[in-house]
Amino acid sequence: MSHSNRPLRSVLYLPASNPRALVKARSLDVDAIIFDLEDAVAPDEKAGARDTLAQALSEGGYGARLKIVRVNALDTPWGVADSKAATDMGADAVLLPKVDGPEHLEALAALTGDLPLWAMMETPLGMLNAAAIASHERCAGLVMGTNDLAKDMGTRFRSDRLPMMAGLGLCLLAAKAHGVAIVDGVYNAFKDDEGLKAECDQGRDMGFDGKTLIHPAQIAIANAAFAPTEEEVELAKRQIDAYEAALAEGQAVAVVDSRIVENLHVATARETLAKRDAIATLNAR
Ligand SMILES: CC(C)(COP(=O)(O)OP(=O)(O)OC[C@H]1O[C@@H](n2cnc3c(N)ncnc32)[C@H](O)[C@@H]1OP(=O)(O)O)[C@@H](O)C(=O)NCCC(=O)NCCSC(=O)C[C@H](O)C(=O)O
Ligand SMILES: [Mg+2]
Repeated sequence: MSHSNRPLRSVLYLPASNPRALVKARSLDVDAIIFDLEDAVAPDEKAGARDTLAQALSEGGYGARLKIVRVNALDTPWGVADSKAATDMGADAVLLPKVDGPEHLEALAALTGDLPLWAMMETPLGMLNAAAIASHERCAGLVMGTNDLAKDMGTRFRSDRLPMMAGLGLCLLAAKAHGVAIVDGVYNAFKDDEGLKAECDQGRDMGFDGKTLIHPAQIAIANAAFAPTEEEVELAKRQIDAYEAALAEGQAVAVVDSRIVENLHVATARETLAKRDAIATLNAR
């Protein structure tokens, strides 16, 4: 499954220094795992976490889940060693934190062979340079870092995320313009299912591919929120059928449920069915 069509509904951060979590993740219903060497790992544990992670990945067992390694920034004592090690771990991608511009990805690219690169979007400069970052030839995905962004912007956390909207929007536009994946930031209150669901629904409405998560209890809510609903699938099928019938009669517009259906709506309907199929394929592995 290529980066362009694989499901990314649930993307779980996993502290690479936590052996129990490394085992647990092999049985979790997540689409992707971010094995974290950065903020979830204490400075004294950084080198050991790198070795623990290499061992866990060499043992395998993570199935079809996308395996992303988040390294430390390259201007830290650990970033270069993390990045070189990540290329030998059998990871699917490397994620660089605090990317301010494409030059940060360029520096990472020099250390990571052919591995696809993902960028943490979590600084004010990163927001302003989002299009240039997403256009980097090795960039495969963007991950919103809303905790760091809130810190740098001095914003308060609000349930409507109004202070975040400019940054979220710029990054979404950049990802869509350059055809790379984009996943939303974490919801810190991992026991608040209602709040998580509301934020997942908001992220889905905005066009994110999925949500980053910090705890297994958050997975089912994200998987449901970012998958097409039965109603969406059923409507997509009816739109396609109606449009094809209209075309056969020499018309370019069909009507379904008192709404017009044109070729662009049919393209969205086909994407809905393709996403449903991709999720089914992933679940079958
Ligand atoms: C938040 C936690 C510290 C809670 O951990 P814990 O107390 O162990 O939770 P539980 O006892 O409820 O755990 C139940 C079982 O699930 C496993 N577990 C817990 N978390 C994970 C996980 N993330 N991945 C895999 N497995 C996990 C436990 O080991 C238990 O297993 P078992 O006993 O075998 O049943 C903890 O959840 C945690 O550390 N979460 C991750 C925190 C993290 O990664 N933070 C950094 C990323 S967030 C960020 O930086 C975003 C961005 O950069 C930004 O700026 O916004
Ligand atoms: Mg961060």
